[in-house]
Amino acid sequence: MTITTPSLDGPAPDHGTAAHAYAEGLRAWLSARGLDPNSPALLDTPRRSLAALAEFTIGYDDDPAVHLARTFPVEHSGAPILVTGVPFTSVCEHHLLPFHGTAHIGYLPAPGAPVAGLSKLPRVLDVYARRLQTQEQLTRQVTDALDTHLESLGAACIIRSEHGCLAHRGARKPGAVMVTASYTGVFHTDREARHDILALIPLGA
Ligand SMILES: Nc1nc2c(ncn2[C@@H]2O[C@H](COP(=O)(O)OP(=O)(O)OP(=O)(O)O)[C@@H](O)[C@H]2O)c(=O)[nH]1
Ligand SMILES: [Zn+2]
Repeated sequence: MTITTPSLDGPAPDHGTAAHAYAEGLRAWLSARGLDPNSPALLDTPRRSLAALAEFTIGYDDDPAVHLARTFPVEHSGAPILVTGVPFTSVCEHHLLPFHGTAHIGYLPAPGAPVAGLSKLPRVLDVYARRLQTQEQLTRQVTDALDTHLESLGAACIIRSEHGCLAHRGARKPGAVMVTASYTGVFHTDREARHDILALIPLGA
């Protein structure tokens, strides 16, 4: 089989052309694997597979700035604001297999600064989770977005997740959990501030 690498200088293939090539490639692979791509069970599989990939990567069409533009003048205590246990699904960029878990996301608004709506932190998570990812990058992108778009003194994101590529193939370690953290601003520089925000996360979450 000849694999042609798209030229970096040439025009990007449009989605219709790429979708057709993907479907044809998958059909060819099914045939090579001894399966019948025209069987009723597999006929629609290339289309479904591509639709799933499109859904997994919809975050490239979204922007955290849009979600964090709407803020509210709330009197706050000067303590961090945190959403814990936010479920998410993402896709590892190495194998295109899902990883899923929970995130704890928080920030410390500057004194007198408006705050983001509660739902916006999970929305920012999804903007990045719905892209091809590594967990480290996802964790960092969430705190960077909060720093960039909110008047915050610091942000924190802790993610625990199970990777399909680790659980179901390769090393095959179902139940193994990857834990990543990103701390910016005061949570990066001040041990006590980091301790305070971590203390708000329920034990074992
Ligand atoms: N650091 C990090 N690694 C990841 C993440 N998702 C998947 N990986 C790892 O990416 C690596 C890719 O390694 P390769 O040796 O190129 O691929 P592979 O032969 O399929 O590796 P195995 O998974 O060990 O079979 C693997 O070790 C995965 O566990 C992630 O979010 N962060
Ligand atoms: Zn992977």
